[in-house]
Amino acid sequence: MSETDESAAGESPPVEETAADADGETAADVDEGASPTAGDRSVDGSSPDADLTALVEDDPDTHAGDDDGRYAPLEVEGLRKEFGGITAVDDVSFDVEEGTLTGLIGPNGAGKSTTFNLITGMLDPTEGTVRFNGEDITGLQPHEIANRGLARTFQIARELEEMTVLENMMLAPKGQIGESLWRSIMPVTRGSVREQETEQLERVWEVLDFFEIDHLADEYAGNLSGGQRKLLEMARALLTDPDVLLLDEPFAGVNPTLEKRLLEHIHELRERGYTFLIVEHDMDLIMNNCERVIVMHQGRILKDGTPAEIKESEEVIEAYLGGEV
Ligand SMILES: Nc1ncnc2c1ncn2[C@@H]1O[C@H](COP(=O)(O)OP(=O)(O)OP(=O)(O)O)[C@@H](O)[C@H]1O
Repeated sequence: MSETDESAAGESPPVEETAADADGETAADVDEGASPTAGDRSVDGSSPDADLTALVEDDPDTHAGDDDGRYAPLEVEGLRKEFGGITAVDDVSFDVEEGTLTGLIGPNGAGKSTTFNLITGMLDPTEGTVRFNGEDITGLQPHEIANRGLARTFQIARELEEMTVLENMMLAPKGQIGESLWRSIMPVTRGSVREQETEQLERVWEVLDFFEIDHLADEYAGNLSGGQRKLLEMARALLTDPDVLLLDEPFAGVNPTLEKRLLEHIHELRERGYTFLIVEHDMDLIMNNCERVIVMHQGRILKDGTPAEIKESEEVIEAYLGGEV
């Protein structure tokens, strides 16, 4: 999948990523107290982790915590996509089991992006179905799919670069403030708009805290480094409190320090019951972090198995050696 967002990182230099950044200390800290909304942050004194955990545990519709790991919220069957005379995706079937990290890899042109776009509603399949939590979601609009709890990361659009991190979070697209979030934070009461905004702000701070980018709240998104952008993209996606998160090259352009942090966050969310499907070029990252790997080649699934099985597969080695790795 081609990566274009990093080129749009803006003229201003990214906020420096240093060891200090991991401790939450950057130039952006200086301005933290100046945020008119920073004071609204404290809610009930509970930690963001506790709040995120509560979201996981309180919503019976999400992250049900099937210990056997056999429930598959996402099922793809017989997907096919033709562009004119080109078959980009051909008879692709797989499922993604709850609470797992599944990697989707393959050489250039294998059909990963197209599959990703078919699942998230950005493209309509020529044939085949996508089911989510038992419902046929084939052909639904992207926001309808997001609202059902199947979220994807979006690259920070150019116009959003001129807004702060906090504004980016508050202005997450409608489809990204999913119904599941509203269900979980306002199950029955219909509070005033102000109350809803307060609830949203609380949730935004929880998620920013979780990703350790709360100290960047007042920083312009355009000033963020590649890794910080990826954290913001994930934070925006998590606002929906999704069941399943589809990550599109989450490690592209990310330095090793933030890559490690990003991985820790993903693993922590996975342990809490969130499910991930990750499209990624970096084979080692996928092999070392996913329990299941799907390898695509020339539009088809070449191999679907554990990292150990993938590593031993002659056909996978052949496909990669023949490709541009
Ligand atoms: N809109 C399109 N029109 C025509 N052909 C397309 C279109 N999108 C993708 N393709 C073709 O479909 C095939 C699969 O492309 P796709 O981008 O899904 O692969 P990929 O595995 O994501 O590749 P990469 O890792 O290089 O981005 C390629 O041959 C590509 O040229």
